[in-house]
Amino acid sequence: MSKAPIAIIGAGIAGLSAAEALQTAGEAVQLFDKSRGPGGRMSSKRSEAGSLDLGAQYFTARDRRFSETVQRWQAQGWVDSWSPNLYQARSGQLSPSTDEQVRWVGVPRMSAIARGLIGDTPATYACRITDVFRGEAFWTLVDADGTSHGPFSQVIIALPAPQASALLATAPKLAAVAASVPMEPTWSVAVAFASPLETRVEACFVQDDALDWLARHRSKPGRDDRLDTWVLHGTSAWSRQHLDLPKEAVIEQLVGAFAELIDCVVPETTFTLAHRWLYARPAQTHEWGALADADLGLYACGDWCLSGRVEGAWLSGQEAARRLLEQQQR
Ligand SMILES: Cc1cc2nc3c(=O)[nH]c(=O)nc-3n(C[C@H](O)[C@H](O)[C@H](O)COP(=O)(O)OP(=O)(O)OC[C@H]3O[C@@H](n4cnc5c(N)ncnc54)[C@H](O)[C@@H]3O)c2cc1C
Ligand SMILES: NC(=O)C1=CC=CN([C@@H]2O[C@H](COP(=O)(O)OP(=O)(O)OC[C@H]3O[C@@H](n4cnc5c(N)ncnc54)[C@H](OP(=O)(O)O)[C@@H]3O)[C@@H](O)[C@H]2O)C1
Repeated sequence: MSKAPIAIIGAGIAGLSAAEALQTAGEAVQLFDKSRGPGGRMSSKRSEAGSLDLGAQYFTARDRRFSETVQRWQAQGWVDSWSPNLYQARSGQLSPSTDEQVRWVGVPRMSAIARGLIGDTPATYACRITDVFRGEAFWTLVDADGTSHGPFSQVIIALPAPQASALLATAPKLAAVAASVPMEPTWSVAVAFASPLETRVEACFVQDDALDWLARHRSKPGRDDRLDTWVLHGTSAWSRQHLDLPKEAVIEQLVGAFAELIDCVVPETTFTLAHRWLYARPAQTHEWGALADADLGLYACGDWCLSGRVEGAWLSGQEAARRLLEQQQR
């Protein structure tokens, strides 16, 4: 009889990283995600202004293993470096803030990385897992429609901490650790103009009440440049305070803050879009790597186990896979 596969809940970069490491080691995996495709916070949204990166804007690679992986992604044509005219804004004052940091983006959109990584890995989308339980030898997952999936030999939960905690009931200690990680929201707005704004700014780290970051979409490699589209992110504090504000009001406030900040005339917008990320980033970084109850065969990973960045999420997926494989060899 063939061995039961390993279930991975969450097809963001952490779940995909774990899936790749396990498949490379010869294990069979099955991914589940509540969205219509992979990528999670690294996905891109199709819109009338083209495909937009509303979540992760770019990523850096400081760990050697991740750097080597990103080089491989570049060779496969999934990523390229992005060197925008970088600015900072402090107390409403814009100033150039060029640096030597290499920043990477998916091409032609951020979701290209997840699309590349998933390959032909078995994945079930639009499937929100609501329960994870273990019988005598195997694991079963139950989704929001009441459908059961299984049997599975082990389970990796690769979700933001509050969502992971809800599925970790079988391992109360892991559930408590995940429950102890608050995650901050981010309101993300895309705004497009029919003719290009007369500014050199292509990206800006902002220290403001409302705005945290802005990026000019067309400055990234491979993007559609028919419109001059900008992505604006609210700060964690502002996003938390305005969590339930209607999207139109969020757009009005963030585009207003952008118009005050940018050093040029801002004309009528031709397109706007708002997206609320409820669990955008962990409030603090951790050094857990991944969480494991190896005897049970239950693991948790995600950006919140490390740095709250793309690199941290990828490394956490690797660590969950490493611990699972280590336990199998015992
Ligand atoms: C607005 C924003 C800007 C960011 N900017 C940057 C940046 O510039 N640089 C950087 O390095 N990082 C950035 N990040 C952070 C980065 O995107 C994350 O650290 C990383 O993508 C997290 O990956 P993950 O796999 O841990 O989680 P996720 O990407 O959140 O993946 C979790 C997956 O689980 C799925 N899911 C959730 N619950 C269930 C369930 N019950 N059943 C099934 N599936 C479920 C979700 O649909 C999702 O696909 C940003 C994040 C946001 C939101
Ligand atoms: N909005 C969200 O929900 C986010 C969730 C998770 C991460 N987010 C942002 O991702 C960026 C990733 O950080 P990192 O990979 O470390 O990138 P860096 O470019 O190194 O930026 C880190 C941090 O440093 C400041 N900074 C870096 N370069 C400059 C520069 N040239 N000029 C001014 N400041 C710079 C900046 O911090 P501030 O506090 O100064 O705004 C960067 O944020 C990172 O941008 C996360 O915010 C978003």
